[in-house]
Parts: sequence; C-alpha cells; structure tokens
Amino acid sequence: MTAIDSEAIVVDDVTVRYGDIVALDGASLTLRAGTVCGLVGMNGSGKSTLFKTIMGLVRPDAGTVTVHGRAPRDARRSASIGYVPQSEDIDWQFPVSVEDVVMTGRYGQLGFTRRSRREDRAAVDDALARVELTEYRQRQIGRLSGGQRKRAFVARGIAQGASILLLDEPFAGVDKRTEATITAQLRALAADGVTVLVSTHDLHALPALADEAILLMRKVLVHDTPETVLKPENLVRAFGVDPLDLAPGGAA
Ligand SMILES: Nc1ncnc2c1ncn2[C@@H]1O[C@H](COP(=O)(O)OP(=O)(O)OP(=O)(O)O)[C@@H](O)[C@H]1O
Repeated sequence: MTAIDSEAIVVDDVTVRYGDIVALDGASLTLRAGTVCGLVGMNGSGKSTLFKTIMGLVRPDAGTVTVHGRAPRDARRSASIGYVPQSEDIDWQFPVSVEDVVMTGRYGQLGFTRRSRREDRAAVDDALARVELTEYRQRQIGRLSGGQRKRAFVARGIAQGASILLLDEPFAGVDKRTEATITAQLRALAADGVTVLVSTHDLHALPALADEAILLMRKVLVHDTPETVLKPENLVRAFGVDPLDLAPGGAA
C-alpha cells in the first residue's frame, strides 16, 4: 500500500459557516486506514459538522476533504463511507423493524430493485449478532431502549461493509456493557482495515477505544495518542477546564 492509499481521510484547512456561526475554522487532519480515532471537544466545537463535511452532507466554505482520494459525495454514493448519526437526527416513529434499519446499510450494494440477496441477509445477520441484537430484529426501531437503538445503527454501519465508518456519539446514554460491545466491534473493524472516526464525551474510555485522538475546537488543537490528548494542559485548551477534574471523585 502506498502512502496515499493509506490516507483514508484528508481534511485540509476546512472552514464551515452556518450564516454568522463559524463551526469549523481551518480544520486539518489526516487519518490513516485501519485506525480508530476518537474525536473529542466541548458542545458546539464542530464535531457533528466535521462528520457531515466528511460525508459530503455539508459543503465547506473553504478548504477540501478527500476520502480515499475522492470527493466525499462520490465515496458516499459508492457506499464506501458509513455514518452513524446522533440519535436526535433519527425519526424513531418510522414504522420499520431493527432488521429493516440494518438492511438499509446494504442499499448501496443492492440493485435498483432493492431486492436483498443471500449475501445481504447474511451481512445483516452477522451485524445483528455482533452487537447482540439478534433477538430484537423484528421489533419496531422506536420500541428499543436508547442503548439498543445505538447498537442498531452501529449494526447498520457494520452491515454496509464500508471502509470508513463515522460514529457521532455512539456511547451517549449507553451502559458500560453496551459501550464495551461497541468498542470491541470498532476495534475488530479497524483490525480488518476499516478506518473509524468516533466522537465521544467519555474521556476515561478513550485509551481503550482509540489508537489516536483529536481535540477539536473549531480547528484541530491536538492530534496525538489518547494519552497525550488527555494531558490536563491539552484538555484545558479545549474545554477551558480539565473535565476529568470535574468527574465525580476527581481526576481519573
Ligand atoms: N444547522 C445549523 N444551523 C446553524 N448553526 C448550526 C447548525 N448546526 C450546527 N450549528 C452550530 O455550529 C456549531 C458547531 O455545531 P456542531 O453540532 O458541529 O457541534 P458538536 O461539537 O457536534 O456539538 P455537540 O457536542 O453538542 O453535539 C455550534 O455553534 C452550533 O450551534
């Protein structure tokens, strides 16, 4: 693999504005294939905007994004990039079952008839088993708990078979067991060469989850190992205070 091939995501000096609000201000990063990168920053620091920009759902006002050397929209159309959005962005009343949701991850591979083939059904079965949701497969998606909903959308990302997976706060409101299940699956995907970018507010879990981490504050403040990113001087730059000192019981 050449150096360029191994660069899964390249964000180069990207600025995104929503009217007067500057959500990203000259953000740059490069992610190598097969790594899990944790994305950390305070509320409003631009994490969701960065995901949407990498997906090609938001167009940068300045700068460029390439995904395996291609424009994000092209990568999205070819299903080589998958996105697990924040729970608030999903319509939970929609009358679809868990397995229907996971099957939508296969739409990029289905023909225009959208008829699932044996390999699609096998991918859905495998993804459901990986996140321990097999017994809930027939249930309407809104009749799951918060943690089960997260797992359903992680399964959808897995079933897609994308080489890049973006996850926006998959651990929000989930219990430790679910967090461990999702973490193990993301690590397994990375071992298979998938590039994973995952935002999280759970700083304690970052070293177990990620090979590297990014501190975002409209731009990339630090991109290094989780241990370096978690140094108090770096967290103070991103959060104004050391959030680990604010946790119950004090510092980690
Ligand atoms: N559609 C929008 N229209 C206007 N402003 C927006 C929009 N989406 C985000 N913003 C603003 O852009 C900034 C970055 O928001 P973004 O959602 O990317 O942050 P975030 O880091 O994901 O936050 P959180 O941790 O709360 O999810 C914020 O100031 C937010 O209010």
